[in-house]
Amino acid sequence: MKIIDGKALAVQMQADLKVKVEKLSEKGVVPGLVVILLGEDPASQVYVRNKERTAQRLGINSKVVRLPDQTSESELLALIDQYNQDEQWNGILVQLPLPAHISEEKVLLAIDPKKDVDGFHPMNMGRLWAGNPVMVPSTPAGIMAMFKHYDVDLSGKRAVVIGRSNIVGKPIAQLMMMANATVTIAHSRSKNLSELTKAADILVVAIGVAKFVTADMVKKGAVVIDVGMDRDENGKLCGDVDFDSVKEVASLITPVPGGVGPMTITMLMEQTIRSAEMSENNNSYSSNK
Ligand SMILES: Nc1nc(=O)c2c([nH]1)NC[C@@H]1CN(c3ccc(C(=O)N[C@@H](CCC(=O)O)C(=O)O)cc3)C=[N+]21
Ligand SMILES: [Mg+2]
Repeated sequence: MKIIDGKALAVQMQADLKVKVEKLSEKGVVPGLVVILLGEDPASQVYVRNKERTAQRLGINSKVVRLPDQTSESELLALIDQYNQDEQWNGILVQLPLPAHISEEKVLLAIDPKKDVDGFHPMNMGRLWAGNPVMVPSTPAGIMAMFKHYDVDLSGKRAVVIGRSNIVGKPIAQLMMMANATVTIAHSRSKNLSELTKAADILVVAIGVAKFVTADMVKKGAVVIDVGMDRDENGKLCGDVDFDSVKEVASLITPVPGGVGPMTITMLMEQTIRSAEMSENNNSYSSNK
């Protein structure tokens, strides 16, 4: 068993990103990321602070707009429009989840797809599913970067994703399919779940249930990626995977914390920088294809 050190990989990739930002800044293009956060949810506060700190460390201009929970939908939409128009900001991120009185769909549609560094706008989701990704959700992008760095070849492999969310489950399934894996998406209504997971060469878990995946559900030698950010019975941060038992079965496994989380932040920075590069190249908003 080997542990995937997401923290170390993040540090290494961020060193390269810092050089990129310096080069862009010399040309007068300073990447700018604005994060909009509604309410006081403590977990969201931590993530947003991490994003802000990392952006600043890389020389990215960053701003966090903290708004009260009761902010109206129209106020939020007006604010997004203001940042859409302002060239100084090439990345706009609205922290999810949003309060119940605000339509997530309306908010995500309001963000200029060119500035949608989360890759959650339907235009960016559609381009991903069409096989021409431009902005890719950062957690899935971070997982793919881990596969690359740790030489995990997906071609022809059986990959199982548990979780069907738009921000992790669906996009990571598509990215692995693009890398020629045979992908199954399982979820809370799937029957005989451990039958599916036991067949997986690659297992990605994103369901939000602490230590849900146990050793008996995992094939010997599997690669296990844990996207969970949960609390155990003692209130300690843990993932969706029972790390202590599953690590004895897996060939490669991500810890929580120090696995997927730091990579998520790193890929968000990378996309912010790419967005700045696109705006420099005459607003070219296109994939590499
Ligand atoms: N519009 C939007 N975009 C997001 O990308 C987004 C979001 N909303 N809402 C919430 C989720 C969650 N997310 C995390 C980012 C970093 C860590 C992270 O840094 N985790 C650290 C530990 C953090 C801690 O100590 O709590 C680690 O795993 O080592 C975790 C989770 C981004 N999200
Ligand atoms: Mg789900």
